[in-house]
Amino acid sequence: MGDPALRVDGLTKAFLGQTVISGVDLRIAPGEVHALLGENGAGKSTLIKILAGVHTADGGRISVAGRSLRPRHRLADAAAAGMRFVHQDLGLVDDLDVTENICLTWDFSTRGGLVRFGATRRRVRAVLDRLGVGIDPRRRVGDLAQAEKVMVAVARAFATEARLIVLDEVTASLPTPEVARLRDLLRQASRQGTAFLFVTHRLGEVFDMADAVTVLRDGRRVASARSAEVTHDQLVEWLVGRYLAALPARSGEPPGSGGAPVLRVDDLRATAHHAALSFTAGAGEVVAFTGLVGSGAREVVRCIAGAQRPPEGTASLRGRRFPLGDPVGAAARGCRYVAGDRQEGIAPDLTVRENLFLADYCHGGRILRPRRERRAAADLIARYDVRPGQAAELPVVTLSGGNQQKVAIGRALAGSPGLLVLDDPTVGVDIGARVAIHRLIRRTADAGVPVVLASTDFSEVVSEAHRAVVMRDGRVGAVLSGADLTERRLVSESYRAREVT
Ligand SMILES: Nc1ncnc2c1ncn2[C@@H]1O[C@H](COP(=O)(O)OP(=O)(O)OP(=O)(O)O)[C@@H](O)[C@H]1O
Repeated sequence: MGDPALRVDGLTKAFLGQTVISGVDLRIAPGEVHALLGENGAGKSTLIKILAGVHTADGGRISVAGRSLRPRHRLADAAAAGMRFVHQDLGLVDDLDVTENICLTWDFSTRGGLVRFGATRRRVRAVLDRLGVGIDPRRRVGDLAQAEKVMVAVARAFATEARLIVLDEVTASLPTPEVARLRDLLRQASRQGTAFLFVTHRLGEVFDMADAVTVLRDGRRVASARSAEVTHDQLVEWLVGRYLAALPARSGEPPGSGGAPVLRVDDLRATAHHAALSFTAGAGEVVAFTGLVGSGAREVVRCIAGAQRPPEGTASLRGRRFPLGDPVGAAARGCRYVAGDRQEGIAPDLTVRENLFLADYCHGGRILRPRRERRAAADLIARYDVRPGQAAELPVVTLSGGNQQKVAIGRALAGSPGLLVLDDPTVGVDIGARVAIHRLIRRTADAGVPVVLASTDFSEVVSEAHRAVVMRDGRVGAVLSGADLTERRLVSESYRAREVT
């Protein structure tokens, strides 16, 4: 067998004396799709940043296709060796078309110093065809669905003779069917010898997409295995170091079923492109809006929380008018919101404690003395398993992404909400925190609070919602509940739009 696409031996890294990567080994064969798993803060991003030359390792060796990288290598060295990186933000320019985006990192065809657009587009089309990606190279990237953008970013990396493409949580907010399209693309590219290392928190993707998996815990490699030879429970045990019980299935009916609706939304048009929709939520009922990326589900919940202003619509909460598109008015009526975009949900330079108590509702209307605030912050940090455990006085920006999300959730669920609105609350959080967050949502609902959820994670919708509204192109495509609320139905209802339109 030839050299591995990537070989890492004894990699070590500390920040401010704290070891975050400790003697990590990794092998990825040419054409292998390898998943990298780990709880929030386990060291996945740090490992990737070391590969990319953003951070310098304190020790260890890295070689790509048999070629050793020099110690203290830079991004240019990583690129010259054949490594490409696709980060969660994808690094695409919305205003440019697919060809221009791909050619930003790949040479345009030129003659006499002039760009030959026709020839360039043909080369780009040939790359897309090799990958089985049916996207017109003339389309503006800003008009593509999220899954298509991910594909363009992967095609761009692939176009430049990549030996290893590293995908850092690019599937985090892709719904199940769109992940399947990405999986087909990776298979196509891997057949041509390109290897992939991808970071995910969704264990299903290990079995669906990966040939092999490596699990990190507290900066150490716990195990590497072929995906076909591990079970879901084994992965969970490697991840958290113990058996983690899944939450029991929800009982079918919300606690207040049969009673009058608590939240009532009438004729809401979330954007000019949305059709008007009306819905109600009863006491303790969890209503989930879902669909493919771009279906318009997110916008509906954002209007309710006041994160965006709808052109039309009215609402009431417990019989009193509830303002739509008004964050201050919504909060005054007891609405608590967890934003899908982490940057919206936290103040990066403030400490974890300051973030937890940013809004006065967390104090329950009381003034908290500094000592009590510190104690309350320590309680919330423990309850949400925010790591490191002594994080209260650290700027939130120094926490790993998933731990920042736990802080945002902790703030929303502190106090006693009258309405809970969540936009993809578990994106980027590890399975332990996911179970903790679901337990808290259930507890909030069980106390009679209506919950409106937008989620791209179909398994979350099935396990946590009483009713799911599947959106397609800004309109309600289907409403599912009870025995009809299954992942299979969510997939087929989400896709039906594509077949019809
Ligand atoms: N620049 C930095 N300075 C100090 N500490 C850091 C820095 N970058 C990361 N860390 C710490 O290193 C540890 C590993 O973080 P890392 O971002 O690699 O985790 P992760 O596995 O990618 O987590 P997540 O799933 O939440 O993205 C965390 O404890 C984090 O706080």
